[in-house]
Amino acid sequence: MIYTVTFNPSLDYIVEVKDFKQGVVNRTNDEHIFPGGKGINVSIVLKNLGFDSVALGFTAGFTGIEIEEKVKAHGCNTDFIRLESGLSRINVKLKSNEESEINGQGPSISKESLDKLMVKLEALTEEDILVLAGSIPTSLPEDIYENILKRLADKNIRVVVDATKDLLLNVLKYHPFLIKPNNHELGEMFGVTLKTNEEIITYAKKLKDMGARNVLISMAGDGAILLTEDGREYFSKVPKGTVVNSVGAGDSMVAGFIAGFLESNELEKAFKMGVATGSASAFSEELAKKDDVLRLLATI
Ligand SMILES: Nc1ncnc2c1ncn2[C@@H]1O[C@H](COP(=O)(O)OP(=O)(O)OP(=O)(O)O)[C@@H](O)[C@H]1O
Ligand SMILES: O=P(O)(O)OC[C@@]1(O)O[C@H](CO)[C@@H](O)[C@@H]1O
Repeated sequence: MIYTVTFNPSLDYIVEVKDFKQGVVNRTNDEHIFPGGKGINVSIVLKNLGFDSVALGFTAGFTGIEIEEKVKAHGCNTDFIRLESGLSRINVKLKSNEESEINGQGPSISKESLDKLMVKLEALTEEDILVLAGSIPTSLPEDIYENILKRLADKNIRVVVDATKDLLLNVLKYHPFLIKPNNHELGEMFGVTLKTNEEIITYAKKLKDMGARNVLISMAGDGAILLTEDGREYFSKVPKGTVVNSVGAGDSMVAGFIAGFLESNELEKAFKMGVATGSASAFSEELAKKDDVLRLLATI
C-alpha cells in the first residue's frame, strides 16, 4: 500500500481577483475550495491514476472535518489523527496579475498525537511506499522527518520525501527512494542561485552524494531533470499548454512518478509519467485526471 503523510493539511481557498489592489476592498471573479496539503494532493492524484493509498496526518476543528470529507469524496482512504484543539489551516491562493499564496501555520500537535502516528507508521513493511510531503506545524521540531526515517530505517520501506531545506537535507542519510525539490528549493538548500541545467545537475548530484537514491528536480515550465541511482541523467521538456492552476503541480508530479514506476518498474517511464501528470494538473483547475495525463504523456 502507498501511505501519504500530511502533517499540516489545509483547505486551499483559491480566489481569482482581476487587478488585485492592496489596501482596498477587492471582489473575486472566481473562487474554489479544495482539500490541500502536499501528501493529500499526492493521494488524490494517485486515486485519479487508479492507485489506492491511505492519507495519514493530523486534522483539527471544523476545517479538519471538511478536509477529511473532501478527501474521501475523491475516493481516497483516510486515517487521520484528530487533534484535541485548534483548526486545520486555510491556505489562500490569490490569482491576479501574479500568483500569491498565504499558507497558515496549522494547529499544535501534541506528543501523544505524534506517538499515534508513529504507531501507524511502524506497522508498514517493505511492500509499502511512504510519502512524506509538505511543511510541518511550528509546534513540531525540525528533525521530525529525520526521526521518522530513523525509526523506520531497518524496514526497507521505499520513502518519497517532498520537503524543503533542512527538513529534506536531514533525511538524505536514510536513503529515500525519491526526493523532489524544485530548482529554486535546490539552490536555497546550498545558498546559491542556479541558472543553467548544468548548475542544477551539479547540485542535484550533491543530494545524491548525501544519500538520496533518485533525485527529481522540477523546474516549472522549464522542464525537469532526473538523476537515477544507477547514474543515469534525464532531462525532459514539459508539454505546451496554458497554466490554469499550478497549485499542486509538484505533488502531482510525485504521484505520477510513483504511479509510473509501479506500472513499469522503470525510472525513465516513471519520470515521463511524473512530468505529464504535473503538467496535466498545471493545465486544469483541479488536480490531474488520467485521460489528460495519458494525452500529455504521448507528447513527451
Ligand atoms: N508552466 C508550466 N508548463 C507546463 N508544465 C508545468 C508548468 N508549471 C508546472 N508544470 C508541471 O508541474 C511540474 C511541477 O512544477 P513545479 O516545478 O512548479 O513544482 P513545485 O514548485 O513543486 O510546484 P507546487 O509547489 O506549485 O506544487 C513540472 O515539472 C511540470 O510537469
Ligand atoms: O505549507 P506547505 O505544507 O509547504 O504547502 C502547503 C500547500 O501550499 O502545498 C500544496 C501544493 O503543493 C497546497 O495544497 C497547500 O496549500
